[in-house]
Amino acid sequence: LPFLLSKLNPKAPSLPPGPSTIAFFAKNIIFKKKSLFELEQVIHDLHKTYGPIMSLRTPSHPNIFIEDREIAHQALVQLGSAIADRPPLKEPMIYLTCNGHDINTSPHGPLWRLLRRNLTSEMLHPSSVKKFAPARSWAFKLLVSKLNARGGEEEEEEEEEDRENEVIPVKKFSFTMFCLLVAMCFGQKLDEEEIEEIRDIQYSLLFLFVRFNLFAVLPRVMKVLFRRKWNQIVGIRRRQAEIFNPLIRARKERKLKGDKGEFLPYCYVDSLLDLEIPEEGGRKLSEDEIVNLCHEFLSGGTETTSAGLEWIMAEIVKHQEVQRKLAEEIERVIPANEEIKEEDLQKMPYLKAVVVEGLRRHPPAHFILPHRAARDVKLNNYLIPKGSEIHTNVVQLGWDEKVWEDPMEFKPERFIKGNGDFSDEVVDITGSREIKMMPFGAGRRICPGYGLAMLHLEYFVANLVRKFEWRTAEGQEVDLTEGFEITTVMKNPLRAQIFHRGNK
Ligand code: HEM
Repeated sequence: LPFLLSKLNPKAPSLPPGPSTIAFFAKNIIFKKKSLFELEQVIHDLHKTYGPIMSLRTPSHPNIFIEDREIAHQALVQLGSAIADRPPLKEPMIYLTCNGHDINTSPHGPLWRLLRRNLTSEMLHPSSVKKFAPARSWAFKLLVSKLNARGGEEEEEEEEEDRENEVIPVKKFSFTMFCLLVAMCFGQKLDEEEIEEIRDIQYSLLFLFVRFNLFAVLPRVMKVLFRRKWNQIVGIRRRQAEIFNPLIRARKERKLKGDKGEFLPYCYVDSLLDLEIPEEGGRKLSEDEIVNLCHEFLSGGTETTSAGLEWIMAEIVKHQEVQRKLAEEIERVIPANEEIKEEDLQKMPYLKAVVVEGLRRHPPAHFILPHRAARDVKLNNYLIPKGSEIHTNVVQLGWDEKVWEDPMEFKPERFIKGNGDFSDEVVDITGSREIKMMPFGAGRRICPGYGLAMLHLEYFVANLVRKFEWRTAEGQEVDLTEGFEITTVMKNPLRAQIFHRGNK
């Protein structure tokens, strides 16, 4: 209706301009079957014709694309709850998320607030995050043993890592990050085979999500056409529950017995077991809901952080002067032979600059998750009708030449003040004052794990640089070409030579 009214009254705000839907789908999806990654480039090119905010109508709703930091700030921060909803769920997501009983798919409302507050104020509260220090230390030791290993279980990689001191660390980064998150989730140090199985299930579900998202335009037809795939999803989720449920029950029993636990005294499952939903008569979460929330925790925090870590280490290998400065800073702050702990990281402004610059130059998510307009709103003088889906670009905002000098260069120094401190004036990574870059999104739906992600990135980068000297693999240049998996990754994974720094 608002759209029709805007057509009748020429003075009323109208939808942002955009290409013809039929031409767009025919050209890019029906005939060329472009991947999500290729579509991102198509959208970027279309912005050059239609401007920083454009629309593309699909039968059920208009899609709004934003590629401008001021408009993004208006939409995500200034308009508050108006654009903080998520698109309605379709199968198989309805089944998999227990009908939106998780943080990222639930509508902007009391349940979302409850689950999100539990993650940010209970689980990821600084006092809880401190309790996970043994898990971080264990995960780092595991990573070191994997980096040191030659020949053995990871055949594919090991075969390629035949030259002395050479490593292709990407899978080791992602496995380590996964082990750490599994420990934080279930409070236990599981053995590697068990973690591998959990990870395989997690990946299978994530890849199926991506495929189903692509075909979400006609969900009912797709559900019939892809019946076998749908059944496959149901089977995988069942297996996931078979593995997670005993871990959840073990935590419940431990709590009943008042057992403190040897490894971690607290974990995500503990916080979920305590939760009650006031809007549903104060009931507790069901086991399926807890399984789903654990799934979300593991998938939200693994591939994003490990992709970020690989990009940052790649830039460190490429820019040896950055590595030198970082190693000097670490040496100044921490006495030799001591492990770098969380509290030490705050004394390392250059480390923070390296991590933030890495996230600006290589944000693991090129778009934030789709938002939905909860009511009609005016955005940059255009009408955004209720129900529109808003897609905001992350990567182009961080590469904006109007904000960043030489945006494609990796220059951590841009965040360092004359006195050597990290400059919060250059960037507010949460985007609440203004958006200059937003690897974690901005506003109400900003990534609730951003503090943890920053901690993990700083912790692993600092410890990796302290433990090893990283150099380019012989006869190779670091190739920064992007590829797309669940996040934006290095198309040609980092290959580097590593040398122990003395006995530190
Ligand atoms: C470098 C690492 C990470 C990056 C780049 C990242 C990025 C993002 C982005 C761009 C969003 C979408 C925001 C929006 O839709 O407006 C998001 C949402 C989310 N992230 Fe992260 N994230 C990271 C790590 C984590 C971690 C460690 C966790 C949890 C342990 C996590 C959990 C979530 C959840 C639950 C949401 C949904 C929030 C909501 O809908 O309210 N993320 N993240």
